[in-house]
Amino acid sequence: MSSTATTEQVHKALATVQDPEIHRPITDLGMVKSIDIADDGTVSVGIYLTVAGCPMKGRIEKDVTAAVTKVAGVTSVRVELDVMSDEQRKELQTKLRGGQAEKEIPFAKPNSLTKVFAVASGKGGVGKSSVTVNLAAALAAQGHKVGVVDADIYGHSVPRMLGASDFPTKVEDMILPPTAHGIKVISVGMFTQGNQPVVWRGPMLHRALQQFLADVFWGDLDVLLMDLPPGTGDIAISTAQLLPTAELLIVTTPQMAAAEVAERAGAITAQTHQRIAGVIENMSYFVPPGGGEPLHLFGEGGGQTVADALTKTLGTTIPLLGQVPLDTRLREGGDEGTPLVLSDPDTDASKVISGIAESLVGKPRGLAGMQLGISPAGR
Ligand SMILES: Nc1ncnc2c1ncn2[C@@H]1O[C@H](COP(=O)(O)OP(=O)(O)OP(=O)(O)O)[C@@H](O)[C@H]1O
Repeated sequence: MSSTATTEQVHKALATVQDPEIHRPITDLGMVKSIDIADDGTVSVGIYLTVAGCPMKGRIEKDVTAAVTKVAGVTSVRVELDVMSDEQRKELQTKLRGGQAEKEIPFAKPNSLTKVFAVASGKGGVGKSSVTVNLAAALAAQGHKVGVVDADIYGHSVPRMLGASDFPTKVEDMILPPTAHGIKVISVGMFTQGNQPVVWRGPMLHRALQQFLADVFWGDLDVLLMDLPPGTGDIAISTAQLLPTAELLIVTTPQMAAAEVAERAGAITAQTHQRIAGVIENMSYFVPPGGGEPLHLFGEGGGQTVADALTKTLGTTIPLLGQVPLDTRLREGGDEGTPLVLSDPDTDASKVISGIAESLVGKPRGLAGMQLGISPAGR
């Protein structure tokens, strides 16, 4: 004799089970995969977990069993767990967000034509932000559409260096970035009161970066530069996750102590599988006013050392893209909000930076030199 229990009754019973984290019936969340009722009253219920290794799986199993056991005619309950596919998980997220799909990061799409460079350094104070804004200005002057994300959460100085004093405008759920010298700029500093330090950590930093990239209306950019905080922290890892095709630019000084730290910042790409576009040595030398022999105030060779060491570690050629001299006007330009490459394009520092800008964007993005995200089995 077949069981008196029906699929409808079992489904109704399952509707009383809530996902312990989302607090909605599992039937609403697309978590019920299958219901099979055998003649002897054994009910097999297939359940999709949202993620593999879901910490709540024991609880879900127990609740499902308890609910279905109550249905008349059910003699025993078997719960078979499965895991949602990426597609199903996306559907669920959309549903939870009231039908709105998570905004995509335009630069992360495979057909994106925007070249993304993340500017990184080992130590603070090596001129990473100064190089970023001057590169951005040089690229804009060369006719490219350029955006800058100031992701240096702790030392955000890009808006000041570019003279971007306006705040972003919010239209619906879109953020319109202010523009300075034709460059679109967004910075964490634009979302904090006054000059308060930001004490966000891991997940919040990741969220902020995701927002900067997805919610900000960048339009069609040729190049996006990201000024990362010094070191190999959370933002560097988030960048790798959110924008796997972003290429790293490593800024260092000629000093060996700085070079060692820069090398570590670069070597992280062995794990994140990002490509390094090259090394930029800043504060390389100083030509005294009136001319004369260049003075190597911070030593010599740091940039080349980093490039050579990374070439060896990563097994792919990492070039030294240029050596930017010390120039007091470069600092003054930063303080005044007009990058030196714009106010004085013929000075040595400007010429080196403009040359680097040309070399970066002239190059088509290809697979050459790109590390593929594979590692030997068993590791
Ligand atoms: N080539 C240069 N010539 C003269 N001054 C420079 C040069 N590069 C940077 N500076 C100055 O050095 C200081 C540090 O530069 P900057 O803020 O760009 O470094 P940073 O690496 O971004 O630092 P942090 O990561 O701590 O924000 C600034 O005052 C800047 O104006």
